[in-house]
Amino acid sequence: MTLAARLSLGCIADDYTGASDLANTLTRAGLRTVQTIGVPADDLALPEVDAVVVSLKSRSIEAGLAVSRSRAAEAWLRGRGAGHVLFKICSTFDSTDAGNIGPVMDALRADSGEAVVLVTPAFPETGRTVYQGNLFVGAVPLNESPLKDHPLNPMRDSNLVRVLARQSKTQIGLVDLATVTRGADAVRARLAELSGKGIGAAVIDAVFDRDLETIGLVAAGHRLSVGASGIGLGLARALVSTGEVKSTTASSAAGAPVGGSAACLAGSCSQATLQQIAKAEAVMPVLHLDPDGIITGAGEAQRALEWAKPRVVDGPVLIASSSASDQVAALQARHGRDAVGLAIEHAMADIAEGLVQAGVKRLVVAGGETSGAVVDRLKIPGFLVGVEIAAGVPVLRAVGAEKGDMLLALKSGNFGGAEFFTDALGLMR
Ligand SMILES: Nc1ncnc2c1ncn2[C@@H]1O[C@H](COP(=O)(O)OP(=O)(O)OP(=O)(O)O)[C@@H](O)[C@H]1O
Ligand SMILES: O=C(O)[C@@H](O)C(=O)CO
Repeated sequence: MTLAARLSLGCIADDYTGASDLANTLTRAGLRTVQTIGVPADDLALPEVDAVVVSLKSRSIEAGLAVSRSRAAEAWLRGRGAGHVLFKICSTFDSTDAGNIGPVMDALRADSGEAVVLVTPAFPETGRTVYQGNLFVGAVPLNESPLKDHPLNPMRDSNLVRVLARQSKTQIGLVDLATVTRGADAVRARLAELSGKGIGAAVIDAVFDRDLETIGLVAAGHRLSVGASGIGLGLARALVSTGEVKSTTASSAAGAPVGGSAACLAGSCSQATLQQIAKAEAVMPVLHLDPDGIITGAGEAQRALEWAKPRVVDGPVLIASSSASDQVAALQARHGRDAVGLAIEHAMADIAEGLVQAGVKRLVVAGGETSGAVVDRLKIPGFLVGVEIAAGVPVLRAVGAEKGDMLLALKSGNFGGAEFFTDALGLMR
């Protein structure tokens, strides 16, 4: 692997769509960025880069495993000279009280010797803002947003100081918007004050990109931060403005067409994805899987492939497991939350594998866990970032994949406009 003399920024993302969202943001801000799936093998050929985003599938797994995988990624990134590591979490802070943001942050903090860690999931471009430590999704607090019914990580408390305090061993402080507005020195002074009180992490408010630029300038002087693409934007702009990184125009990594057939898979049950599926019905054949059938092992994946194979020859198709929140809850009550999630992810991976064997080379996947299951099954080791389809979702070109050249789009559940599937396919040639 070829890297810049010293990696300027190392990132660990807790899911694959989140990783491509961050890689997209860093690329657009001028950093040469690559997304790897897990810690890359030494023989993976990659271009020279300023930033590496190591994608993990650690958001909804047991906390101890999330910690050990994140620490291995951190060791790899530090070994390549990364002075700053960003732990990329979801902009809707997806994690239950037994969740992994706190434990991973604590472990990385101990490894990096960081006194106080800046934490913010703000990503104003997608409507995620933080005020007085409360996360807003568009106009409503997190606990009133559709995230309250997330299949794996229902979010019922919008106060992130409280949420993180329930997960972390350190005390959690707040850097409020008034302080951020006063600039980088005011933020540094507040952090020194918190650190003097033995507080090890601080949720920091951000409403506009300019707040994230201030935060980025401060964070760049630290070893570790935790947040979503917004703090990535701030860090990238700080690295460019201080001359640490020479800005590069976003590459056309998705450049040469790959041809082949195209398909979309949706495992996300977010309202955005449900609306996108409904829109897709008008323009491509859509198959709705029977989630109960998947769990009871009734050959749903095989049935889906038999349906899809003759159709993909003529044009893109969409296969979706997604259901509305009341049906998700009913299914989980019958079979258990984890069993349902895993069985459907497994079926989606089976379908993706079958589709690729049938000649699909352009694949759009909706949902972070779903994308993780699919990309793992296809054994794709990394991605170069191409054009942006929607905020937080780029076209990705697989590198080092056994199946050869492929384009993918990994859509975070809540991202993209109503026509997302057609928008994506229009840019994936
Ligand atoms: N009909 C369904 N009923 C219950 N669970 C489902 C159903 N369809 C999919 N799932 C499961 O719900 C989970 C959806 O998570 P996923 O991360 O893929 O989407 P998301 O949370 O909307 O996206 P993101 O994490 O990017 O925000 C997966 O574990 C998936 O297997
Ligand atoms: O930050 C986000 O919202 C996304 O990148 C994501 O992580 C969803 O899985």
